[in-house]
Amino acid sequence: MTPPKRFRLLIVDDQPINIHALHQVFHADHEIFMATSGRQALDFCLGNPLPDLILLDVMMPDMDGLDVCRKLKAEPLTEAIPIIFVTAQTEPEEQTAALEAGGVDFITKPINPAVVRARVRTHLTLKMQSDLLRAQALTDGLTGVANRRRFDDALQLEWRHCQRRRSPLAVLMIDIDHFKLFNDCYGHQAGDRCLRAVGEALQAAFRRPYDLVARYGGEEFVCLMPECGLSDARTMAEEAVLAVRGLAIPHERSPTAPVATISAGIAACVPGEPGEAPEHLMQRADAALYEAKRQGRNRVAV
Ligand SMILES: Nc1nc2c(ncn2[C@@H]2O[C@H](COP(=O)(O)OP(=O)(O)OP(=O)(O)O)[C@@H](O)[C@H]2O)c(=O)[nH]1
Repeated sequence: MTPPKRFRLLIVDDQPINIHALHQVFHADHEIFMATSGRQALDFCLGNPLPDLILLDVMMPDMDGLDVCRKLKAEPLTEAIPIIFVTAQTEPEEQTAALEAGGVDFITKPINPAVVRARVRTHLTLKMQSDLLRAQALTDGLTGVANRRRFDDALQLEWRHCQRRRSPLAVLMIDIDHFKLFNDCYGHQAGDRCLRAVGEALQAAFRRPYDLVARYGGEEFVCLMPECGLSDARTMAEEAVLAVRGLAIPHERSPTAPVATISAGIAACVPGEPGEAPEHLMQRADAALYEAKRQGRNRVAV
């Protein structure tokens, strides 16, 4: 597989002349970013779209490259970025230390442009392949929305983020109404098409960048909404109920409506407040969904 044209490469070195040498090798093919200290490199990764690969000097005054690498590997957000050490050290112990810190490779200074280019190309190709596999492992095969595993990971992550920021986190549990009757009436393949259409409608309804729609299992979907309190979540859920109804997918045997509908249960909390835990939030959303069903379906309940 040949990597597509332009990747984002971050070059980290305290000596501008070394940055310049690498810039010369890559600037025509890739988008180049530069940092002259470990701190700058970490800040870049936190404040910008992530680089696809980092070329990292080992010896730097404020924080050495090994420390920078360990920090990036310890963060879930940055752990998958391949880091190639660029080092003047050729001792086996130093090279081993670089690999043990989490580097994928090292190249020695002074750099040989052909060697650097070949190694970077290899690691970008591997990165592309592993990104693809990771994306597939976290996507629901039928509907194309996130799968349960991705949702579970995101819930833990967003719980911690909202806890740090003392901001609310909302969860919606969503279930297609009388879906057994739908399958019985129109067949399983039509049921699958209905699931895909509902997945797409939900994805379109929850469009803030941090909202995550996932298939929770069977005919159940879930939506995670960071920085969102109960009343905003309710508004969004009501829009989603209308959006699915607006798809106008015929469901002639539904006692609720002549078209496919959904019910949604909402729960929200500020993570970190006494007695709160991700499992409790999910249980409350599930109980609210049960309540929406009990009240007649095609609606939202809290
Ligand atoms: N076509 C299709 N059907 C599925 C899939 N996963 C689960 N189902 C069906 O979804 C139906 C869920 O039925 P129930 O849990 O009884 O609930 P319901 O009929 O939706 O009724 P309420 O939830 O009470 O409104 C079952 O018939 C499952 O076979 C799937 O991937 N494709």
